[in-house]
Amino acid sequence: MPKILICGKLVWSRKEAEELFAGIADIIVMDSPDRADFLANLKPGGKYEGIVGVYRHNVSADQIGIFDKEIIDALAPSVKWIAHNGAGYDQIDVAACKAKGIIVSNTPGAVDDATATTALYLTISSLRQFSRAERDVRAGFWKSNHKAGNAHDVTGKTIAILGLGGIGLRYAELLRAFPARIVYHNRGKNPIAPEWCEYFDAEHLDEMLSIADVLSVHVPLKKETEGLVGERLIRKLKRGAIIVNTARGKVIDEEALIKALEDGHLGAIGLDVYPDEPAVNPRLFDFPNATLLPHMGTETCDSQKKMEIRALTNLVDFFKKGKGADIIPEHQ
Ligand SMILES: O=CC(=O)O
Repeated sequence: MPKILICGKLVWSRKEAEELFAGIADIIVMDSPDRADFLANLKPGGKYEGIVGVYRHNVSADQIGIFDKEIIDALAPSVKWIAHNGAGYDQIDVAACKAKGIIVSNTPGAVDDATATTALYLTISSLRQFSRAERDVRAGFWKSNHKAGNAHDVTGKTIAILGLGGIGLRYAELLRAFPARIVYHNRGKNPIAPEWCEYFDAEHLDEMLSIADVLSVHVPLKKETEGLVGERLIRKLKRGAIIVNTARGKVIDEEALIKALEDGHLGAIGLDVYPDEPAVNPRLFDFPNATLLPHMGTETCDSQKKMEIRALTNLVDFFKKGKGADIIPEHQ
């Protein structure tokens, strides 16, 4: 029987995994304490010999590091599919996978609701200054640091979405309820976006930024998006605007962000992600108008179960049908 390797523990769907793979593949759990052990055991005669598919979660990086070229090159030719559990697959060298004929899938839809809700929370907290108020009340202050002039309703605001995929769309739907005006920029118009999501192409990006009260970042981290939200783009926002990021920390130039907070160009920020996680730049702690979360985008049992099952199903479909759903755009 072929083997699949679980890299990063299955927490919510162990029983489902056994059922899904019964009669299809044997499940092996990666238990290497470090990269050297992992690499050694990928070799013929090692305990991971014969694997055809890999389930991967970012937590496996704590033991063996990210799936960079070194790891991809060390995978045996029998490996054909890596089912990543997560929307963002920036910890996998997908070009190296392509060169070896390995297909990578991720778990788009499964993360949409929880991540969009996190962005909504950061948006509300940033506009209303709720996080600052909570920190104050715990420190024994009763509204003494609160200035209504710094707090704003969500209703009627213009929310700009950078990257309107599944998460961006769900965030747009949630905000629409207030209602808020929704504008977005994508490389191309999203064909399934409702007509109330106003599209701004690259030529009109600056115009979109100039009318935004909130800019929420939803683009994946790739070479082309690293530092995309930098000095130039931040300064196109109007004074007092808010930036929210639930995508990846490196999409924003952190120095430019901090400078814009220091000189008051930005009114507030809401961050769930950071360039060098789990480290958080301590300079961010100096800003009372910053709502900071420790990458909580999909930290719910409901979403995590959905994500595990979706990643495993992609792998099962590969065995059964030769192809799973959710193939990443680079491999389509
Ligand atoms: O950050 C979470 C994900 O990529 O799913």
